[in-house]
Amino acid sequence: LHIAPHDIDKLLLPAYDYIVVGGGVAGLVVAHRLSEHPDVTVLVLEAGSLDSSPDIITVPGLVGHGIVPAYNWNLSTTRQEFLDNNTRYYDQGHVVGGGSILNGLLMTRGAKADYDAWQSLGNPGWSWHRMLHYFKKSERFAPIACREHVDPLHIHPHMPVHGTKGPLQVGYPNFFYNQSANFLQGIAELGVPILSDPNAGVSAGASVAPSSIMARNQSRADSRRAYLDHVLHRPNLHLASQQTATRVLMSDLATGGFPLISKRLKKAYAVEFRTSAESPQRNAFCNREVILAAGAILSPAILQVSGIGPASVLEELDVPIQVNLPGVGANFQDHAMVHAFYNYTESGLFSSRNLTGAVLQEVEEQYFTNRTGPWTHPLISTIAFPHLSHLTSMWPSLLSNITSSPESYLPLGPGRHPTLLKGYTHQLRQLKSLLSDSTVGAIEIMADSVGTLTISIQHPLSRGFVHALSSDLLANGSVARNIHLDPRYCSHPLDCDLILQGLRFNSRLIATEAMKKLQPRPESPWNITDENILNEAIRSQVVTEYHPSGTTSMMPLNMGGVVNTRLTVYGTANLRVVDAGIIPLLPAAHIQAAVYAIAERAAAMIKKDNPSPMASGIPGPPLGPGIVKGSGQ
Ligand SMILES: Cc1cc2nc3c(=O)[nH]c(=O)nc-3n(C[C@H](O)[C@H](O)[C@H](O)COP(=O)(O)OP(=O)(O)OC[C@H]3O[C@@H](n4cnc5c(N)ncnc54)[C@H](O)[C@@H]3O)c2cc1C
Repeated sequence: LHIAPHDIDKLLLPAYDYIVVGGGVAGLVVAHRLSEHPDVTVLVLEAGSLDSSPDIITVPGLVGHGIVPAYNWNLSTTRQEFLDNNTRYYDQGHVVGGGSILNGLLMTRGAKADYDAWQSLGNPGWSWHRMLHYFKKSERFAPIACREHVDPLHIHPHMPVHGTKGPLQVGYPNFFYNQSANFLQGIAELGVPILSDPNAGVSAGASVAPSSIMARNQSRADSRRAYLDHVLHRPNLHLASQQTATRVLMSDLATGGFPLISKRLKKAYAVEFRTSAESPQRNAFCNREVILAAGAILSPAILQVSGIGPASVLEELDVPIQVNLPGVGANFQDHAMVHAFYNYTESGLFSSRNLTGAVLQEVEEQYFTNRTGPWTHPLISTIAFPHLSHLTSMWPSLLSNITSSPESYLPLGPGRHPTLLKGYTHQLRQLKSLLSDSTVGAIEIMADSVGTLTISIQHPLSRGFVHALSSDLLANGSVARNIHLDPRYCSHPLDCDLILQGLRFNSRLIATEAMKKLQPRPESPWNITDENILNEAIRSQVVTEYHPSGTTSMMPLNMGGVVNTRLTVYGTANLRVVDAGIIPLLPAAHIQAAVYAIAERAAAMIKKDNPSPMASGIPGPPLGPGIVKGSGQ
């Protein structure tokens, strides 16, 4: 059942078994799976609306043509002091389906070693082997339909690692630009292997990656269409859209009459929400669990305003401390990215630049009539994840010092809590081992059809943070105003050094026989070899690859973790986080595949931990003073 804002008082139940905060990638997976049991009631609170299926969302060829403002949180970062001291826009999905409605459709998993590193960070059972089951569970993989591309583009998926029965369709476009083959051949000339399947456990190499597109109609596959639309008729699944959760209400378990669980644990019994800054506040009550899936930026902010976070941050917010948890909002990681442009000038070349006027009309018609042609192709499908050794023969020296003085790279204040330092120290050891591993990519190069070779680092050493700025996330009319987001890009200098190595690799790449045929003409400053100029250019042009993570990390408590291996927030009995924030260390990949898999696994755990469906309506603990009763009561 979809509950629009005007129906909220009429349709909201007195209580739900599960309340999922955020209907993005992770939230919709979990809501779908939990509501499979008809006796269990599930409410999803989503701040955004249902999209109206505009072409700009559904047509792969329109990826990169802009984002509907209403579907964007319109966040930005603080001034980036280790770059050029300017802020950066930070697009995030504010819409049912979250990031999967805006994203670039790339489906990559990273290397086996990336996930085995999660296990090594104190998370037994979270290895590649265990993740593989959930990668497959989420996926309905379709091999490429246009056989003529198979051999030239080396598209030979290893079917045993793919799922064919999951909800999310994953496949290939019906059209490729010829430049993809030049890129793969050029990369091979430089000794980087071509991977027939980038999702089989080895990421170091180049490939045509699959996309989250529906093979049959060649349109975007997202979490709404994969996990929600066809189950929204379930009477036990309620989606309340345009409702922003502003707080999770917590009580002491002991007062809730649950004597079997430790007294010290906190129990989430309701979620406070409202439609807009001006509208009345309501509570949704929960019998079993509150599941945060608001993404790696907003889930930690919700925890903080609910009293779970670093004590000094909560004091600043004037929020009573429920659980002093230093890791909430810390350990922020992202793939820092630079778009470098090498303009392909070969006169007969067909690229997305040709899609104007009559050609565009023809392409549109071709797409809507036959689901073929350039509009089936997303902005990017051809990518490479070179290993460090492909970038420089001096690579061991780049890594020689990365585990020394970890404290100097963490943010001052609560970000240097001893547990966070311990966690970061362990992470640096893992990062050194990952960057040395020949199966793991150090950077990514994304090739479009016109000559952009975008570089991003894949194993960032820099750590940023997210803090709420007001105890009311809707204060001053907009959540974006109440979020302090500091990625601290290149606060560890190796991150920008690796981007520089990537740019040098690009210069060699465009000089290969295969790439020379495209007649690349690098635009300034990418044609300049002077290191100082390039370093300055990097620092002015680093942007996000939209992979925020780590802010509610799954790690041991004494290593700055926020959730345990069952994704339950430390110090609480029934509050989980299931989104990209739990990723303790970014894989060398675009991360939606990992988020779908994490959420599938989270749902399986929640079901297992709550074996017998409880009748809805069992009251939670007594309401505390000053708490507004939900209008649907
Ligand atoms: C522009 C862009 C391009 C990307 N490209 C790719 C790509 O090509 N390949 C890839 O693998 N990944 C890509 N990603 C990343 C990928 O989409 C994300 O990693 C993924 O969406 C994260 O899932 P999530 O569930 O953690 O968060 P989200 O999908 O962001 O979901 C969070 C949801 O919670 C809602 N929410 C937040 N706060 C509240 C609140 N207080 N109350 C109620 N609801 C709330 C949000 O509106 C949102 O719907 C891209 C992301 C973006 C933004």
